[in-house]
Amino acid sequence: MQSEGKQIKVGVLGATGTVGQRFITLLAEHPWFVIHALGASPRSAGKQYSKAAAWKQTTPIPAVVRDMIVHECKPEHFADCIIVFSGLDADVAGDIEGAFRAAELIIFSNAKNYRRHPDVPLVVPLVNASHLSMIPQQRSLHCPPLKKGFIVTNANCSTTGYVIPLSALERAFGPIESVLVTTMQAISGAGYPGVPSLDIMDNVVPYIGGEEEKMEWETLKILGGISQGDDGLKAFDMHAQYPLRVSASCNRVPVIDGHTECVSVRFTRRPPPSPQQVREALAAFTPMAQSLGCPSAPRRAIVVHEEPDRPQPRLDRYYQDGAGVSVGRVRQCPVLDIKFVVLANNVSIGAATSSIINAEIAIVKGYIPS
Ligand SMILES: NC(=O)C1=CN([C@@H]2O[C@H](COP(=O)(O)OP(=O)(O)OC[C@H]3O[C@@H](n4cnc5c(N)ncnc54)[C@H](OP(=O)(O)O)[C@@H]3O)[C@@H](O)[C@H]2O)C=CC1
Ligand SMILES: N[C@@H](CC(=O)OP(=O)(O)O)C(=O)O
Repeated sequence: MQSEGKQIKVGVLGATGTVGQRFITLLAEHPWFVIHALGASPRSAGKQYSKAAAWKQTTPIPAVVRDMIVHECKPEHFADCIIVFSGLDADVAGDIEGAFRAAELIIFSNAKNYRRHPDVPLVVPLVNASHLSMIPQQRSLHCPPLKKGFIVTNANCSTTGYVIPLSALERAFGPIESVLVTTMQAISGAGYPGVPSLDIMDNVVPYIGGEEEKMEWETLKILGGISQGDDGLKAFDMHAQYPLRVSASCNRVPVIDGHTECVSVRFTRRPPPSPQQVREALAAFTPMAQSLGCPSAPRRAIVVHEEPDRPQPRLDRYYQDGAGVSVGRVRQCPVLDIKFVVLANNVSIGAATSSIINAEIAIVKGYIPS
């Protein structure tokens, strides 16, 4: 489809929010997609996009959306869209995305609501794009069965950042047995207007509601495989064959964009790899999205820094336009095996960029009818 130069009409739900704005910035320049419809809350509906959105991006509002009228998030306003990207608040995403799927629309969502669903792929596009193979089962088990509609979610932004290097390490050295991860999460992760300035300036808040639990179970779904039961049905195996224990500690820090995470891992296989072997495996990591020629995939998924004081959010959050992750301080861990620091742009690869690459992969793999 894309090779014929035809543009695919897409919609954005939650278009006025932090993730929605990143979607718009990326989609306005996209070689395959053209923005056709925008949705947000009833507060924004009926307004021109430029009046409805408190625009916080460093580039101007793209001309293509400036005067577009924002709709309520009802399927009829998006009926002509081949794909709908969602940056909806989780309080409303469950019902709205479910209604869109029932109306045979294709949803790529950032919200947490469907991530645990047994037929919904939870896809970090640089890690487990193969989980898109659950789409036909999701359609067939829907009541009534669907011909076209489905939901694919991407992960929590902190989960996304660290499963990319974990996946590279499992590919090179076999299963990981345990992981300790401590996050330093940017304030943009909480959306707009987000954390009050009096709570976060000159401060660190050692609690982000629900975040640690999400990191601990999402990791298992993403790094696990898909198994097939005697009844012919597929199920995500939650890394069951090689049990993986994860402990996460999540903190909010006064950084605008970019989640930094300190990670320690223990491998199942003994002896474990050396720090130099780990550096080489991370730098060599080539995700499927790259080999498929997806236009939003990073040219290199992971950059490995040798400098002792990298990565840093201010310097590294736009690596590969926010689509890749930066790793540094790879060293021996005296308790587990190896420890390192990873930095990921929470709004890009942690949110909008992941959804867009997921859609690109689904197109190339034939899950989206042309
Ligand atoms: N920020 C991040 O780094 C990440 C966010 N996410 C997830 O992505 C989603 C969006 O997050 P974020 O952009 O930060 O949040 P924001 O709060 O910045 O934006 C929320 C969006 O939802 C819309 N909305 C709110 N209420 C309704 C409603 N009743 N009906 C329809 N639309 C509504 C808002 O519209 P309006 O402006 O009209 O109120 C706005 O467009 C969330 O589910 C979040 O958990 C996931 C990964 C990372
Ligand atoms: N909670 C994350 C962002 C987010 O919205 O995550 P989730 O989509 O898993 O609720 C943060 O604050 O940085």
